[in-house]
Amino acid sequence: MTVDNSDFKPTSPVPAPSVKIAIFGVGLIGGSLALCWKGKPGYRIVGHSVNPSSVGKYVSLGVVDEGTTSLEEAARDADFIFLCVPVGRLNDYLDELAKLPLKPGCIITDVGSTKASVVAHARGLDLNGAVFLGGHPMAGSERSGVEAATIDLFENAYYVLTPTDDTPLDAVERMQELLRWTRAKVVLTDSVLHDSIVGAISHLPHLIAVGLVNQIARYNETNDLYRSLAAGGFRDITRIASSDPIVWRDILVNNKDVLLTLLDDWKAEMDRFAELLKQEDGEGISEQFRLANGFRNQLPERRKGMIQSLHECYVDVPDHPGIIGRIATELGQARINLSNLHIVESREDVPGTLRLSFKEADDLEKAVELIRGMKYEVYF
Ligand SMILES: NC(=O)C1=CN([C@@H]2O[C@H](COP(=O)(O)OP(=O)(O)OC[C@H]3O[C@@H](n4cnc5c(N)ncnc54)[C@H](O)[C@@H]3O)[C@@H](O)[C@H]2O)C=CC1
Ligand SMILES: O=C(O)C(=O)Cc1ccc(O)cc1
Repeated sequence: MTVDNSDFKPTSPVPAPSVKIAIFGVGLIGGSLALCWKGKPGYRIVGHSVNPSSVGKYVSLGVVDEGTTSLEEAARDADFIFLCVPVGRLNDYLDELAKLPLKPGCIITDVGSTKASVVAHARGLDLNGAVFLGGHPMAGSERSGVEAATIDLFENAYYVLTPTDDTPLDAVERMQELLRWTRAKVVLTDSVLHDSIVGAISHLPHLIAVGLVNQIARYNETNDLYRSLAAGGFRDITRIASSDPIVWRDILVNNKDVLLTLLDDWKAEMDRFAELLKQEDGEGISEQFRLANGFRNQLPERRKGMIQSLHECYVDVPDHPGIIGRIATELGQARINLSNLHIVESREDVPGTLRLSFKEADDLEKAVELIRGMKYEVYF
């Protein structure tokens, strides 16, 4: 079942006052979720981290209303608890929450990239009147940390919920209602099926990307031209190899059984290619490309844009004439589409700061690399 929230226009009447949402782990995903509710009337967002300096950062960045290092304080009276920590920590958090007096009807959910183990673990716990409902937003990026959080991360993406036979329907409905603010499309499925499918379309590609980059990195030790000549295709297929090592360690280990089968199939796929090459079977190779093209062209395109998304960075530049023109020209020559350039501060003898805005995340990424190559400091 899929619920399309892409045309959701949040208007009054506002929800009942002060729905408390506690977010454990305000990183890329936890922070992006927090931003969807932050400042909306009737919602109070509390961020939890074990690290006091992280808590301060969540608040000063304006991602949450309040922060705490106390699990108990964060969970107390919460209507929704979002566990947004690496998959390997989810069960520990559930165990800790099960020891607390939670608000009756509180919905505990997670955003982990694997679902079967956390759903099974929650089923075996007495959550004192709270309900667990597994979740997984199918959107993200290779970036991590609260600094990478954006309000539109989930717009038009799928958001998987994995209720079991025990999950009260009312809890699923309340969660769907809350998730409308993310503008994601909610889809309900079984947790084990989720792990098989997401293993194939997300976890296997991450493994392959990392393996490919490391293979080429080894060749590069003999000749730096490998790195120099690596062009767009290599970048496209390996972007996700830059993902967070701890987050992905946990995902891959957790979905080990599914991945081992997928890797066997992948090796067989590569063996078939090797055979086509040995036979110099050009028609067979072309056919593989035709087949791949056909399926890839059917992939759904995610349209953002209900909320105009801007990807921005800041550049410190010495305050001398011509510098702005030079940066703009270099971006243009590299075919990077700059949608806005704003001088934030420029005084004599004080470095000026430029704010560069891009409609596409990819353009921002390329611009950052180019400008850092020009030896200017870039930050977000
Ligand atoms: N990165 C992505 O694109 C997506 C990730 N996810 C899932 O979301 C969850 C969070 O991932 P991200 O937000 O990408 O990671 P992140 O690294 O941006 O954020 C993780 C958060 O958990 C905290 N954390 C890290 N290790 C911890 C530990 N040992 N104990 C307690 N807190 C810890 C960090 O301080 C941070 O606040 C993971 O379970 C991941 O599988 C789901 C969808 C997409
Ligand atoms: O960056 C990408 O393209 C991703 O694949 C993002 C992603 C990463 C992990 C998930 O569990 C879901 C989505």
